[in-house]
Amino acid sequence: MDTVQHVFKGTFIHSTQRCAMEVFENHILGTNSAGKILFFEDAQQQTKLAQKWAFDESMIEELGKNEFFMPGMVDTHIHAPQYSFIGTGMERPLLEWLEHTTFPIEDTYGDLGTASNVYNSVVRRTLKNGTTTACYFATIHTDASIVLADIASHYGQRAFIGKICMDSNNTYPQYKESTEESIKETQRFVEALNKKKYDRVKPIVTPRFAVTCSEKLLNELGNLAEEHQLHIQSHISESLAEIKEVLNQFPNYKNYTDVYDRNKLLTDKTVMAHGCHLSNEELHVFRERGAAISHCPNSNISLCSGFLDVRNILKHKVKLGFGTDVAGGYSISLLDTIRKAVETSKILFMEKQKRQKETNEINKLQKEKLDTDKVNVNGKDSILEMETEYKVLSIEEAFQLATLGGCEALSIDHITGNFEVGKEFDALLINPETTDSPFEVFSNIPKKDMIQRFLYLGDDRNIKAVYVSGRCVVPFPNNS
Ligand SMILES: Nc1nc2[nH]cnc2c(=O)[nH]1
Ligand SMILES: [Zn+2]
Repeated sequence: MDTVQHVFKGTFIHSTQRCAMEVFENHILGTNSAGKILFFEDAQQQTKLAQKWAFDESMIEELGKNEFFMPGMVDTHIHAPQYSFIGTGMERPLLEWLEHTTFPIEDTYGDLGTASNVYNSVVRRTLKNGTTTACYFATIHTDASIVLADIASHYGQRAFIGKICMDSNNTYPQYKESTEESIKETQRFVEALNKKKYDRVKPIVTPRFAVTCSEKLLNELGNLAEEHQLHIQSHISESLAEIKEVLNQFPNYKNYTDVYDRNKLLTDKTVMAHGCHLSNEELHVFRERGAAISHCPNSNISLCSGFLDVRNILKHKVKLGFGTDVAGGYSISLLDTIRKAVETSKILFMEKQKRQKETNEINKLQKEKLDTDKVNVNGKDSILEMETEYKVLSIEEAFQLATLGGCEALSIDHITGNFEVGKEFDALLINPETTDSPFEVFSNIPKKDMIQRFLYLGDDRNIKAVYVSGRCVVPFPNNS
């Protein structure tokens, strides 16, 4: 029989596919030595559960009155080396920002000391802020990318690590590899990580984006991913200037999505960052392939790239997670991403409302004109089509996307993402009343309001503990 490792009692919140946020008060959850959830039931069942699973009731860890557990958050897109310049240099649009800020710094990561220092900081900082799973871009340097994998594993973070592939760089030519080198080094990287047999750290095939990759490289990487059943990540349709560049570079392809798709890089294990300017036709292809989009609203605004219409992505039933996109995004916290995603959706809502009002007015004038002129020939053609009703992304939906949605995007939702029995316990213990909390909890506040307040106003001071696969990884052990 499974040995019980932890038993927690108190309030739990999580999402399912059908429900954006469920709140369970006075519940009891037990994990086993493999970090999996053994039971999750009403606390009235406590004695029965203690007998069934042979644990002593004195081992139950009881949460404080306003404390609660939520699932760990998932960053589906983050650049580990860019953490060294986070919060600076965002005055330029994407392609110039890459040339002047990003490439020169990433180019220094051949030095393992630099890599080790920054990668230690980014893994610790993300974990402390509740990122239990991170999907990282490293740099083109294989050994430094292996260091990132070692560090993530050391701290117990669930992670995908991508050694970047790029065999073309017109703007900063010293930072690139040859095609052969890129493929050979990716193979070496994948083999090295597989040999380490980490429990929760995996390699991910990472062509940087079509702008810095030849067709041959994309093709070989697609073959490699297929052969070894690997995850894939890249960028797509982030800015209009980038799309123009891709269409110029790949004239024989229908659109940006087609460039990845015809090179086998769009699979049910693919996550593409941004996608702000994807057409509905391209979204259909995403849906058919089971590929996901990582929504990075902070970066989209910071680099003036565009607004992703989340509602349209959800309408097309494309898998969707959240990404901080550090350091295009200036915050490593997914709480910030939650807020920016809701705000972006509200901006789009206001724009659509304005358009709707103007359309209404034009249609009214047009109708009056048709009536007075008594012109009926093709009169209907002059009436503008109204926007369909737009629903703003709710804070509950944003919570769902930051947790379960991220796991779906990375195709690990069968492993973790909520508190269903059998899944691994990746969770955050939230204390809204910590001594230096950035917000107040007045008496008898309803649980749902308190959770919302944490999502809008909370920060790492409220994250009392972080668990990955049942193991407490924050606070950090004394010797790490
Ligand atoms: N935001 C962002 N977009 C990219 N497109 C290609 N590389 C990058 C990058 O490092 N950051
Ligand atoms: Zn990115």
